Amino acid sequence: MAANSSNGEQQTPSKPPPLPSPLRFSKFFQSNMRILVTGGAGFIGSHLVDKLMENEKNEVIVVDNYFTGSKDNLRKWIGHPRFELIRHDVTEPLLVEVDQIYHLACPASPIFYKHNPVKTIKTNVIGTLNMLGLAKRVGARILLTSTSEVYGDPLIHPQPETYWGNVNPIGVRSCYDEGKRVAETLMFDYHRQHGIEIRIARIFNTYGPRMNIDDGRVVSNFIAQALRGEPLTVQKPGTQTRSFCFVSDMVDGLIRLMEGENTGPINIGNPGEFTMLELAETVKELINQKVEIKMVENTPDDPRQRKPDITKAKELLGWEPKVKLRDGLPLMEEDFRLRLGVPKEN
Ligand SMILES: NC(=O)c1ccc[n+]([C@@H]2O[C@H](COP(=O)([O-])OP(=O)(O)OC[C@H]3O[C@@H](n4cnc5c(N)ncnc54)[C@H](O)[C@@H]3O)[C@@H](O)[C@H]2O)c1
Ligand SMILES: O=c1ccn([C@@H]2O[C@H](COP(=O)(O)OP(=O)(O)O[C@H]3OC[C@@H](O)[C@H](O)[C@H]3O)[C@@H](O)[C@H]2O)c(=O)[nH]1
Repeated sequence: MAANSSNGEQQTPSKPPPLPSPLRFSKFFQSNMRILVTGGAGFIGSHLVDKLMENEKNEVIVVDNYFTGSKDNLRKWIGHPRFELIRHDVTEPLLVEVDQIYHLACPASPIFYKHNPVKTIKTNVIGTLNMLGLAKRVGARILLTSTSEVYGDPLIHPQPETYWGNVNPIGVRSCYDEGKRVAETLMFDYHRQHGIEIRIARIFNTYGPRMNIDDGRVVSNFIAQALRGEPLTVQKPGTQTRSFCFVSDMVDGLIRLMEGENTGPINIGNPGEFTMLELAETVKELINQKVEIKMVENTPDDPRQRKPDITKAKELLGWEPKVKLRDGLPLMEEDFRLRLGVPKEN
């Protein structure tokens, strides 16, 4: 099937999509859609699984190596007849029969993706190749969660999908941003060469309940610090910006992209843009006015600005975010209070 890219171009594959596996028609358990979520034990993945499981016609298989994810995020589904959890590393081939693949497996926090950069590249490149090979064998549609980091330290602001980015190919972030760029390339090559049905989401900074408390990303850091009564660590200069999307909006956007007719890449994010100092002030005001804000050293190649142009998501998916930062932060605070055992003072 010819699908439209986010630029409106017709991306005609040279072959029709592969036929679905005959096994699909002889299943004992007759669900309408069998969906694989790689990285489904992680932050966004587990919220996506919750949403997919709400539909009684879906059967969901999660594969995860638990590097940054946890079974705990999926505890309510373990043992459910429409749910299956497999410990598996996507750098190894996987044999399952599925109709759709949401391919999320990859550490997302800079601290974790820089921890073993070679493994991060393998996850993005070999992992995506394996999932594309699976999609080809069984005729599944596959969605890749790419990232705003493909725009690097952007020279165009806000970032439209047509922007090719400003990425350092040999820096400490390259394992992730170049890894995702290759993953996008592989997706389009499999689409053009083998007729695979692809979807690419470029996700911008997402936050919400279930983020690892010591994940290292800025929103989880600031909320945990505010609740522990520790200084909020703003990395210099503090004027760098990010645009934060609440996780329920993100999941809604990903499902719309998967179900729609456009390959993408499509930016999915909230255009509300904040400096890190503004974010710290907001967390302080909402959660703990007694904490101080402390300026600390930054890491190399930190993008100075980031904001999605979501015109395409609006036009092609009928999607736009609903949850404002000031409404999303208290929802995350509630979850962090429970997990840290810090009750709210009246
Ligand atoms: N959260 C964001 O702000 C954001 C922004 C842009 C893109 N993304 C992308 O969205 C996806 C999910 O991000 P997240 O925030 O939920 O991160 P996360 O770290 O919470 O989840 C990633 C999951 O993938 C698993 N994983 C990692 N390597 C794996 C491997 N080799 N094999 C199998 N499983 C593996 C982890 O254990 C974890 O459960 C990632 O692909 C990330 O690059 C996230
Ligand atoms: O404690 C902190 C942590 C981070 N920061 C700053 O906050 C900003 C955001 O940093 P984060 O680590 O949360 O995330 P980044 O925006 O660098 O990367 C993120 O964006 C794109 C995704 O693909 C990545 O998965 C995600 O982690 C940076 O400017 C960083 O310097 C702080 O000021 N204090």
